[in-house]
Amino acid sequence: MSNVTNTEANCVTLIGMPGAGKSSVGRYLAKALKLRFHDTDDDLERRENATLQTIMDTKGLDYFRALEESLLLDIDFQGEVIATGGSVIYSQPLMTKLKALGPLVFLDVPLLTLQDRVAQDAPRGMAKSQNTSYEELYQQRHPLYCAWADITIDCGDSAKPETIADTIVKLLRR
Ligand SMILES: Nc1ncnc2c1ncn2[C@@H]1O[C@H](COP(=O)(O)OP(=O)(O)O)[C@@H](O)[C@H]1O
Ligand SMILES: O=C(O)C1=C[C@@H](OP(=O)(O)O)[C@@H](O)[C@H](O)C1
Ligand SMILES: [Mg+2]
Repeated sequence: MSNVTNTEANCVTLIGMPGAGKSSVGRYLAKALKLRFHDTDDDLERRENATLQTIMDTKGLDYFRALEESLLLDIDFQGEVIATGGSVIYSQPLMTKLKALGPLVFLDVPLLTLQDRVAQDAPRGMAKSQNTSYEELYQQRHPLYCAWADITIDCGDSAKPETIADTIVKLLRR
């Protein structure tokens, strides 16, 4: 996989809003790049032996964010496609680490599509307070994802996850 990540860690990291397709696209991307697939939400659930929603409901938002940061800062990622949880974007140390592992790929999905997906998938854990809407979360985070991304994928044409993965492979091989 030469010329793809240009880092010793040989990783590609997907970032974006909850519902953007990081976990779905990541599986196809890993297969295409012959890398392992790593969903960081699994690390959190394994560590707490609880679902993300339960962690947030019982221990709160600050606990969840601190856990996500400390746990992921401790992992030695190598040769992996990393599907992050959308809230990693709040941690400067974590984003700095992920960026050093290889390209950060932002899956940029229109707000309306995202809202449809998260409504269908409900209940979906999100690192936000009860009185923050999904739209407010999107407005708050979108500029952060744009600022950190090495590559932004416009996922507005209702492409399937495997098609989006193919697009990413082509861009990485350029
Ligand atoms: N490109 C896509 N087109 C249509 N539905 C998608 C696409 N990507 C993901 N989905 C659906 O949207 C939901 C959220 O996808 P997921 O991969 O869990 O997103 P994330 O990990 O970014 O939160 C799932 O129900 C998934 O099947
Ligand atoms: O963006 C968020 O606030 C979150 C996204 C979730 O992962 P996905 O982005 O894979 O849905 C999960 O990490 C957690 O529930 C918080
Ligand atoms: Mg996910």
